Amino acid sequence: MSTYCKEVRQLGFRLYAMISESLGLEQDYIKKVLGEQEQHMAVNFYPKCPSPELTYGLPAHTDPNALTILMMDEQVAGLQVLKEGRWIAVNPRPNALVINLGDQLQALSNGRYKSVWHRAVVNSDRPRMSIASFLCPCNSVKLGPAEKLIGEKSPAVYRNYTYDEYYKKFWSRNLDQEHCLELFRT
Ligand SMILES: O=C(O)CCC(=O)C(=O)O
Ligand SMILES: [Fe+2]
Repeated sequence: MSTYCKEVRQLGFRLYAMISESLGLEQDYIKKVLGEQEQHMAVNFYPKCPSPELTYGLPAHTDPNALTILMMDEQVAGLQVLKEGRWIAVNPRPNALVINLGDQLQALSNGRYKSVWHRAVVNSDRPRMSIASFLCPCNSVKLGPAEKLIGEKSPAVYRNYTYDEYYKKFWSRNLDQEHCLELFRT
């Protein structure tokens, strides 16, 4: 377990470097700006459900953190993402991890990257498990769009805030309400 946590963290840092570059930022920009990172893990267990159409394993949400690395049950599907107004199943593949961009990368990229809406459905035949590793910014760092991505033609879409402020706001609402970042628009 501890090896997995360390490896996942390194994978996250490699992805940060690539995402930074893709935005025209210094390679170490995202890692630096997020500060001393916290890392949380959730082991989600979804029991089988006699009436799966009446409920969700997890209601629709975006992840409030920066990047989520998800290890999914290889036998049982359940994750869905919202694409162009439709829910699409993300079916498991052997030895594959699912990467979700969270709200902080949407904010940092000034909206160029989107934090995807996703949910988990249940089924009546089989229970399901997933293991989510959440890479989170340091609570006290100042977050918001990267300076370099703000200009006359692309004004800042979001204001600056601390992760502490964001996280409290995120959990003060229902998960499937409007995108939490909407509350941080300039
Ligand atoms: O179980 C899944 O596939 C999704 C889990 C998830 O979205 C989460 O833990 O935030
Ligand atoms: Fe999630």
